[in-house]
Amino acid sequence: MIYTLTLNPSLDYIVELEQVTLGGLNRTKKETKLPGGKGINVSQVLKRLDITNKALGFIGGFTGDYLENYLKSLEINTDFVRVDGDTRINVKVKSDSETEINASGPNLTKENFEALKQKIHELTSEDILVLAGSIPSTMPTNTYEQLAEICNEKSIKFVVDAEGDLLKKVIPLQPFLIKPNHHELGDLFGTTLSTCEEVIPYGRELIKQGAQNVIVSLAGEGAVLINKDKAIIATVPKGEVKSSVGAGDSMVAGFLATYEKTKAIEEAFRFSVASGSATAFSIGLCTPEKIESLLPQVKLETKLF
Ligand SMILES: Nc1ncnc2c1ncn2[C@@H]1O[C@H](COP(=O)(O)OP(=O)(O)O)[C@@H](O)[C@H]1O
Ligand SMILES: O=P(O)(O)OC[C@H]1O[C@](O)(COP(=O)(O)O)[C@@H](O)[C@@H]1O
Repeated sequence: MIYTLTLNPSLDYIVELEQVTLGGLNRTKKETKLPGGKGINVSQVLKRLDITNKALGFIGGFTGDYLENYLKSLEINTDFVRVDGDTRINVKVKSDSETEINASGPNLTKENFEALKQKIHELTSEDILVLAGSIPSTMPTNTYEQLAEICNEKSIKFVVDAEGDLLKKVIPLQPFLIKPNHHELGDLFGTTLSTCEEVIPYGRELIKQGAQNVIVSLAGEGAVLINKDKAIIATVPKGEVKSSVGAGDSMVAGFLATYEKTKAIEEAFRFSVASGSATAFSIGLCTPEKIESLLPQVKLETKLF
């Protein structure tokens, strides 16, 4: 089964307004509350694609209750560790451009982390674990490495969607898949990347360091999958971006959903890109119908190494 792990889930509060006046009073045109956090988004998209999965992580307080009840109402399996503080609220401001304010999250104790590790120990080699998003600031910086080590001891395939040091440190532990966007990949190497061709050598470097598959998304500019044998460049569908929140998470879910069914990397990548765009073209996450309608627009070009 696929398990998602969201150490720092959120209630995403999306406000839409014509324009933002910094330092002044702004009134919204529309607001939406949605459960968020990268693993939780992956779980929701997997469920929409009919893939049984379970959401793990930390939740707490009234926002945590909201999140758990919301996921239960969608019939998504959950097994969260309850913590004392409130699950964070992330503010997404949508006007002529998108601005995100992600909170740092509640305080966690050693006991909370031990309880979570215990749950990971129960997974088996038949399972896939998705480690996704930031970690609360009170958690050790080697948190993902510790969890990846448990995965390796138990031959559990794991996927990482995180940025900066969290991602960098876990690559030598051979994640099955990582999904940086082009900014996150550039940051890892202290450079700026803007085209599919440009990201390939950097993706190959991450393969050399241990990652098995790297998907680099470049928003509307395309996406690239790199592994030891090849790079596959994908075009992305054209359409009106309504909110790209969760687009990256949808790519991870779309990839895993197809990979679980077919074990075919190319098909999984094509579906992944269509899933990302289907979310970008929606407020909220993609639907299977929207993904299917965009699939014909995703063209792949393979370069063998
Ligand atoms: N302007 C866009 N047009 C079409 N698809 C988009 C656009 N922006 C994002 N997407 C889709 O969402 C995916 C992830 O977007 P991106 O912004 O690169 O990732 P992240 O959400 O992780 O930062 C892209 O690969 C693409 O499929
Ligand atoms: O854990 P982080 O890095 O703060 O990110 C959390 C945010 O990421 C999201 O899961 C969206 O992620 P993407 O836009 O990268 O797909 C939001 O729902 C949430 O607010």
